Amino acid sequence: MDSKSVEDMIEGLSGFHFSGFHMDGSKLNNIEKPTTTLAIENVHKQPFIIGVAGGAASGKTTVCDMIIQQLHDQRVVLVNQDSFYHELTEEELATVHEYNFDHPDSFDTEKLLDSMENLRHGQAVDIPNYDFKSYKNSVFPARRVNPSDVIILEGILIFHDPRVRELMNMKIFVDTDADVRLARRIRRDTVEKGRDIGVVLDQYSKFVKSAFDDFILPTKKYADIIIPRGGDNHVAIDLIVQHIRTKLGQHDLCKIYPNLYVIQSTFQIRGMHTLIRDSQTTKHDFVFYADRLIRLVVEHGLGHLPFTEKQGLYILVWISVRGYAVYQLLEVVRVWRMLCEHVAKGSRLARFLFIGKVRTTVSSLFMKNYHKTSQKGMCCYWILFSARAIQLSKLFHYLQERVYRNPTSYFSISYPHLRVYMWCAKASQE
Ligand SMILES: Nc1ncnc2c1ncn2[C@@H]1O[C@H](COP(=O)(O)OP(=O)(O)O)[C@@H](O)[C@H]1O
Ligand SMILES: O=c1ccn([C@@H]2O[C@H](COP(=O)(O)O)[C@@H](O)[C@H]2O)c(=O)[nH]1
Repeated sequence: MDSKSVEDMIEGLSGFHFSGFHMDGSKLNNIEKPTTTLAIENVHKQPFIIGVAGGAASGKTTVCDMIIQQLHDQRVVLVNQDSFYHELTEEELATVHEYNFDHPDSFDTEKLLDSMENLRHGQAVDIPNYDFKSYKNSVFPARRVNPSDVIILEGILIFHDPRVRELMNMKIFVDTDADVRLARRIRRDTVEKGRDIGVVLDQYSKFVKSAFDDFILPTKKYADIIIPRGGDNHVAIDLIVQHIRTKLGQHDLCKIYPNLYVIQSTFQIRGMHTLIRDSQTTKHDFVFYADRLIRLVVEHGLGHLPFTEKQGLYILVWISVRGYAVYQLLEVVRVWRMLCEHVAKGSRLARFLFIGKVRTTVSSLFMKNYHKTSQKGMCCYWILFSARAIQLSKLFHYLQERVYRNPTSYFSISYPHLRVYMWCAKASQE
C-alpha cells in the first residue's frame, strides 16, 4: 500500500488534467448566469420535525427528554400538544368531569398548525402554557419558542390530523402496556395534579380507555418507529438519535436545494461502505465493492434525472480522502470515469475537474483547475476534493451561479466519506 497520503497527493495534483484541455478564466467569466438564482443566504433552513405519539402516560415526554439530552449539541425544542387544549368555557368548567380531554376536538389544531408554520419559517412563537388544575391556558405566561434545527411535537393525538402529520420528517409511537399506563397515570394525576383517585379512575373508564382505542391506537400505523417500553428502551432511543444526527449531517444541502435526493441508507450500502473504508480490505475486495457502490449510485441517480438529449448530465463526486490509499482513490476515479462513460451513452467524458486544496477560494480553484473538452449535448463534471459540507454548499452555489445554466434537477447520495451529486442542466454551447 502506498505510504504517501492521498491528501498530500491530491494537493500535489492541483491543476492535474485527466482529460480535456484548459479553459481560461476569461471564458469562464463569460458563461451565462442561470435564470433562477438560489442564494444560499436567502434560503431559510427547514427544521427537522419529529412527532412523538402514544397513549397518555406511555412515556412520550420521557422519550423526548432522552432524545433532547442526547442531541445536546443541537438546537432542539419540544412542543407539547397539551399546550393547545381549548380553554374550557364556564359551562364546561361546571361539569368538567364530563369533558373528554382525549377527543381530537379538545385541541386547537389550527393554532398548533399556525405556530408550526411560523417556526418552520424561522419566526419565534409564543406557545400557551396549559394549566391542568384550572383547565385554562391564560394562567401562566406563554412560553417563547425560537426556531430550531429540530422540533419535537409530542402528544396523544399528534398523528391524528393529516396536516400535522405531513409536517413531520419522522414519526415515533411510544407503545406501552395499558396497565402500565394506567398505573403511571394514577400516580401522576394524584401526586402531581392533586386529583382524587376516584376521579382519575372514572375519567379513565369513561373517556381515556375508549379514546385510546378509537383515536390514538389507529394512528400507530403512521409511525416510522414504534418504541416498546418507552424510556426503558435505550437501544431504540440511541438508534433514533443516530438517525437524526445522520439527517442533520445531510441537512445543509437538502435544505438549500429542495430537489436534492439522498439515497436511503441500507444495511447493504453501509456494509459495502464499511468494507471499502477498512484498511484490512484487500485490493481485490476494494475494487469489487467500490464498483458495486458506484454502480448503485449511478443507477439510482439516473432514475431521478429528467434527462433529455439537450441537457448535460453533471456529476459531482466528493470523497473525503483521509485514510484512503492512493490506489484506492485512483480505483474510485477509474470506476467513476468508466461508469460515467458507460451511462452517458455514446459520449466521452467531456469535462473533468480535479480539485485538491480546500483552503483555496472556490473561484480561484475554478480558474486554475477548470478543464474541458467539447461534447455535443453531454458533459460531466468530476470534482474530487476534500471539503466540509459548508464548503461544498458554497461550491455548489458557485456552480449554480457561474457554470451551470438552468439546473433542473439534481440528485445526491451520501455516505460518511463519499458524496455524489448529479444533476441535469442545459448543455453548454461550447
Ligand atoms: N420507563 C419509566 N419507568 C418508570 N416511570 C416512568 C417511565 N417513563 C415514564 N415514567 C413516569 O410515568 C409518568 C408519565 O410519563 P411521561 O413521560 O410524562 O408520559 P407521557 O408524556 O406519555 O404522558 C411520569 O410520571 C414519568 O415519571
Ligand atoms: O385538563 C386536562 C387535560 C388533559 N388531561 C389528560 O391528559 C392526558 C394527555 O396528557 P399526556 O401528558 O399525554 O399524558 C389525556 O389523557 C387527558 O385525559 C387531563 O386529565 N386534564
